[in-house]
Amino acid sequence: MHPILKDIRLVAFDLDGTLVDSVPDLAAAVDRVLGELGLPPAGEAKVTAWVGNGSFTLVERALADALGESPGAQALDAGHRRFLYYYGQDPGSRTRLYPGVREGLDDLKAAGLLLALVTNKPYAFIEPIMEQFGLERHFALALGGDSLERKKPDPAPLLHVAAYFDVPPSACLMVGDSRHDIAAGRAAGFRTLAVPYGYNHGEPVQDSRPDGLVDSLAELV
Ligand SMILES: O=C(O)COP(=O)(O)O
Ligand SMILES: [Mg+2]
Repeated sequence: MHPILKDIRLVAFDLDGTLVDSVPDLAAAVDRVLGELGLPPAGEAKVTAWVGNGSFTLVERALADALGESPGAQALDAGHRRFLYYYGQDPGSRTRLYPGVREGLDDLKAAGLLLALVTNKPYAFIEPIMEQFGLERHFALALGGDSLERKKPDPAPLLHVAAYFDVPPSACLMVGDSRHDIAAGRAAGFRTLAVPYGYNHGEPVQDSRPDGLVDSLAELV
């Protein structure tokens, strides 16, 4: 067992940038929205820096970048709806599990730990993506960015998961790729573990001072 797991009973995972490299499909949907508006595509590099605060903020950042000014409320709302439509049509064909994810999840589950998913991605996309990798059964509970009033970096979804399973936050670990995961975990009283290979607005996630860092989830057990 990795030392960060000592006395831990529940592990909450971020999804985008932690379990799956989902930017190719996110960028494809963003670029279809932009194309429909006659705007140039953003491409994967920009989208990588914009992921992390949920789909609405992703579309807001994409429209602001393409227009050179913040989009009006109506244009933003319409753009977001179109994004949900396009992403929903194809949320996973270019999405890949990161190396070590399957081994890490299998081992943690076999070790008897409770596993949960806490992502800022809209809830509707969690199941199709996890099913495509046969991982939907690994998680006892999944929350999306639209499941509760507040999302990461707010601690609310993490506190919800801990309370749901009646596990004290001090016996919970948050694993993520971005400062929002580390901030939410810390605010919830969880231990925090970062992976350096995901999306963190172009900055090293180590700057958020997680309690631990692993290059691959296979290092956990
Ligand atoms: O959809 C996003 O913006 C990020 O999702 P995540 O919380 O799984 O990284
Ligand atoms: Mg993430």
